[in-house]
Amino acid sequence: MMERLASLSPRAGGLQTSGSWRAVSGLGPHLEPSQRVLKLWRSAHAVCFDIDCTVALNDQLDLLAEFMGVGESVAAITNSAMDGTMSLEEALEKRLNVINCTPADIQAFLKAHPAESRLTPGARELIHQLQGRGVAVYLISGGFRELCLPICRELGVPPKNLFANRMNWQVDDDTGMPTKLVGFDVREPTGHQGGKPRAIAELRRMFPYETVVMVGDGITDLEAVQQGGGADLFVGFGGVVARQVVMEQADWFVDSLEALREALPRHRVAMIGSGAWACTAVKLIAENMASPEAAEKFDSEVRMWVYEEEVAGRKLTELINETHENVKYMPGVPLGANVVACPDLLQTVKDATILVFCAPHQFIHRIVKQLVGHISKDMVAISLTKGMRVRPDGPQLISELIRKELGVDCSVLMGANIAGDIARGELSEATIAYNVLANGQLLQEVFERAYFYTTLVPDVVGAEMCGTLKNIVALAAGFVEGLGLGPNTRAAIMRAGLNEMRRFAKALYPTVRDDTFFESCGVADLIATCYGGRNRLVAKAYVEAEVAGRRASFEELEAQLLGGQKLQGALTSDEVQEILRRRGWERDYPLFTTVNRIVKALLPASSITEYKAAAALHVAEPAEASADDLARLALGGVKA
Ligand SMILES: NC(=O)C1=CN([C@@H]2O[C@H](COP(=O)(O)OP(=O)(O)OC[C@H]3O[C@@H](n4cnc5c(N)ncnc54)[C@H](O)[C@@H]3O)[C@@H](O)[C@H]2O)C=CC1
Ligand SMILES: O=C(CO)COP(=O)(O)O
Repeated sequence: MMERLASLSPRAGGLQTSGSWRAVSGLGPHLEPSQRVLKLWRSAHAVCFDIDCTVALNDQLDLLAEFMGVGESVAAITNSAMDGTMSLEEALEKRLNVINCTPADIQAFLKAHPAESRLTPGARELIHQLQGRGVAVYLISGGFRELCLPICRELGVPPKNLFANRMNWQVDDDTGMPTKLVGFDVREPTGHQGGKPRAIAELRRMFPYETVVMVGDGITDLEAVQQGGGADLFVGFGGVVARQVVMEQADWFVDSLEALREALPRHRVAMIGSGAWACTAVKLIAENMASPEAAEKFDSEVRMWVYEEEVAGRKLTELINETHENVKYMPGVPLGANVVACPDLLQTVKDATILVFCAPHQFIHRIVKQLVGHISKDMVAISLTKGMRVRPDGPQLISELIRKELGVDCSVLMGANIAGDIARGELSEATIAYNVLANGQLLQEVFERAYFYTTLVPDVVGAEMCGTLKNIVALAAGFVEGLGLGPNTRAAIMRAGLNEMRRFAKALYPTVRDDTFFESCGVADLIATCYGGRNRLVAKAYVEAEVAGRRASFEELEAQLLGGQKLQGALTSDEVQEILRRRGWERDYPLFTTVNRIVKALLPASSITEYKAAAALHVAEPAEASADDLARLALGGVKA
C-alpha cells in the first residue's frame, strides 16, 4: 500500500482551500508525521473517527444497497460525494431513494452483516487504547444511526458519542409501525456539507477539549480542519480507499490504524527518591510496568534517582543496578530487573511522563529547583512524601510546591503504608488524591497491585495534611509506649491527635473534606504509624533514654536507630509549631504543642499524659520551663 501511495504524485498546481480558516499543511502526501503533527496526535483530548471506510471496512449504505440488489448504482453516487463532485445532501437523498428499504430489510441486513465483520483491523484496539489514556472518542458519520449503532457498540464507544443521520420512516396509520423509507432527518449536522466541523464545534462548546483530531477517508472528514471551530489535525486514512484529494491535503496520511496506535507515546515512570518507601513503591510500579498488559501503554523501564553514596566501598547506584536490590535502605527485597538506578537527576527524568516524588520532605525543595526548566507541562506528577514546608508567608504542601515550581498537575498517594510490610507483599491500602480525575486513574494503574489497593479521592490537600500531621501524633504515641502505658492512653492520645489534625487542616485549608479522614490516608495511617512506624520507634527510644538518665537528641537517635533513614515527625512538629506560634493558635492545639515542647527538650516526655496542662504552661524559648513546672508535670500535679 505504501509503495502505491508513494508513487502517486500530488495534483499539479495549488490546492483548493476556498474559505478555509487555516492553510492546509502543504502538498502531500505526508506519509510521515511532522513533529507538529505528532505532538498534536499525542496530546489529543478528543479523537473523532469517520465510520464508513475508516473504522468500518465498507460504506454501510453501499453495503445495504448491495444487500438490496442495487449496489452498483448507489456506489457511483457515494464516490461522487466522497470526491466532492456532488453535495452530501443530494447524494444521501439519491442513495436512499434507490435503496428504498423497509425496517425489516435493515434487520435482515444487520443479521447478515454483524458489526464485528465490518470493523477495520486495528480499530477496536486503537480506540480502546485512546480511551485508556483518557482521550474522548467520537464517531462522526455521514451514514445512518440505524446501520452505525452496532459498530459503535462493537467498538466500545458510548452511543451518545455517535453523530450520524437518522432515517425518516412513513408510519402505518393502523399499526403505528414504520413501513417505508422516506428520506432523512435534515436537522442532523452530519447530513450536510460542513457537518463534521459543525459537530466538532458543538463538542468544543460542551467540553474543554484543547486539541481535537479528525480521522477519516473522505472529503467531508477533511472539512473538519478547514472550517473554524473544527479539528486541529486531520489524519487521512487510506487503508480501505485511498482518495487523491484526501491524500494530498491531509496533515498525515496513513494506510493502517496500527500506524496511529504505534505513534501514541508510552508513559514512562521516573521515581525521585531511593529510601525505604521509595524502594517499595518502585517495586510496586516495576511489577506493574513489567506486566504484558501494561506493554501497550507503559514503558517497562523505571528509572530511580538515587542520592549517591558509598556503601561497602561501592557506589550505591552500581550496587542497585547489579543486584536489583537497595542493600542500604531496603535490603533483601528485589526491586525488579526493570528498575534502573541513576545518580543524575536530570537523566532520571529525561523522557519521563510520570514523576513520582518520594524523598524525605526536607530535601524536596532543592530537588525541585534543579528540575525547573527540564519538565514538560504535560508531565503527571505524584508525591508520596509526607511533610510540609513553612515559609514566611505561610505553609506550603509538597504537592503545592511541585505544582508551583514545575507547572505540572500533582496528585498525592498517602496511606497506612509501612514500607517494609508492603515490600513483603502484605495487604495494604492507599489513597490517591487527585486534582484531575484522568491523572488519578492513570496513577491508579501505576500503583495498584493485588496486595496494594488504591482508592481515589478528590482532596489532595486533605490527604496530604493527614500524611504530614500524623507523624506528630506518632511521636506522641511513641512517648506513651516508652512510658510503659497501655492501650487506653495510646488511644486517648491518638483520638486527640486526630481531632487536632482535622481542625488544623481545615483551619489552614477550608476546602479539606471530613470524609478524607476516614480514608487510608487518615485514620488508617494514624493507626499504622502510631503502632509500627519509625517516628513512634524513635520517640519510644527517646523516653527510654530519658528515663534511664542517658538523654539523647532526636538527631542522635535517628542516626543510631534508622541507619540513614530519615525521621519526618520531629521536623514537621517544628514546622507546624511555627505556624501555630505565628497565628497565636498554640493553646488551641495542646497535643501538637506539647509534642513540640518535648521534641525541643523544653518539657519531659512524661508531660504527654498531661498535654492540655503542658501546653498551657508558659515556656519561653530558648529558656526551658521552670524547674518547678517540670517537677509538677513529672509528678502529674498540673491541672488544665
Ligand atoms: N518508610 C515508610 O514506611 C514510609 C515513608 N513515607 C514517606 O516517604 C518519604 C521518603 O521516605 P523513605 O523513602 O522511607 O526514605 P528513608 O527515610 O528510608 O531514606 C532517606 C532517603 O533520603 C536520601 N537522602 C539523604 N540525604 C539526602 C539529600 N541531601 N538529598 C536528597 N536525598 C537525601 C537517602 O539517600 C535515602 O534515600 C518521607 O516523606 C516519608 O514520610 C511514606 C509512607 C511510608
Ligand atoms: O508514613 C508511614 C506509614 O504510612 C511511615 O511512618 P514512619 O516514617 O513513622 O515510619
